[in-house]
Amino acid sequence: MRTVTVGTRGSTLALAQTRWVVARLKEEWPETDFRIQTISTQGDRNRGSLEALAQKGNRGFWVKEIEEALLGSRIDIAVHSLKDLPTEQPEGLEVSSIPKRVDARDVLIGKEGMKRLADLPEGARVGTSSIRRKAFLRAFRPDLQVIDLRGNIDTRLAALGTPDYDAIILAAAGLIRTEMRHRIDEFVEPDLLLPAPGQGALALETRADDDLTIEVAYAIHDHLTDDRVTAEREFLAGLGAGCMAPVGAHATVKGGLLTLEGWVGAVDGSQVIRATSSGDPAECADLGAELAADMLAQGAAALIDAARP
Ligand SMILES: NCc1[nH]cc(CCC(=O)O)c1CC(=O)O
Repeated sequence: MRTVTVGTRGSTLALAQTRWVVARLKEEWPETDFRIQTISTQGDRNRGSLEALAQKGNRGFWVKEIEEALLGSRIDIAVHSLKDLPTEQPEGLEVSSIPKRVDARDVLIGKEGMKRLADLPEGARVGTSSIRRKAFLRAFRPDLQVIDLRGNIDTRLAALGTPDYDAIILAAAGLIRTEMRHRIDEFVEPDLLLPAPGQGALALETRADDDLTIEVAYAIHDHLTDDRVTAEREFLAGLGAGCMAPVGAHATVKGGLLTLEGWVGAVDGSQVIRATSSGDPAECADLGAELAADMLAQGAAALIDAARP
């Protein structure tokens, strides 16, 4: 029996999504033995100094050690949240499969009477760790107090049990994958708040020359998800931005037409730029690049630069 070792971070979410991937792979390859190997990353060890490390130009805080394990053949497939994975892969590695996206949206969870974003009272304290969500909240509801909230899903949900936060915003996908969908109070629609590029999707990364494993991984590839997230990530790359930028993007495909919406905001909420491009899904990468060029022409670079840590 062939053995494929699948590597991931050890957080509840990382393990839940990796178990899901392995179950899907096992359906396609019942004769193959899949093993899960957890790997600790800088992001797991240094939560407090995220900014400091990002400043040093660290490649993907959450992915470096996992990619080293891949390159060293200690694992064969790495499972990442696509939104945390930098848009370029290192020499020798590639994203060889993108499974079907769960839900791209952000959600709100609040205390009693704080269960809808539009109904939050003046001064309500909203917790989030993301620059994109902070920029959006400051633009949309300057009267709210946006309070920093880092940590894994459990930590963030626990914060709601303290007096410091009235509501929190996080990704639907993380809650759905960890069987906490019932905690969601409101799905925030993308026409209001655009999710992070790639949010809700996973990426299976392999060695670029490992044809056998690539074939295994590709069995759970989803073309529609790939077209959508490719448009979103090319947009992000075209802006010269990464996962810690005040950038949102969301692509949908309807009636054979891919529509990509993009958003860039000032961290203080003083300005937002939003634009759309649409066309043939086969041109998804170009649509992302075009939208980035359009938004750079409208001044997006200044907003992204101002938000760099
Ligand atoms: N940056 C942390 C992170 N990376 C992926 C997810 C959620 C799952 C996903 O978007 O696929 C989260 C948590 C969050 O943003 O609430």
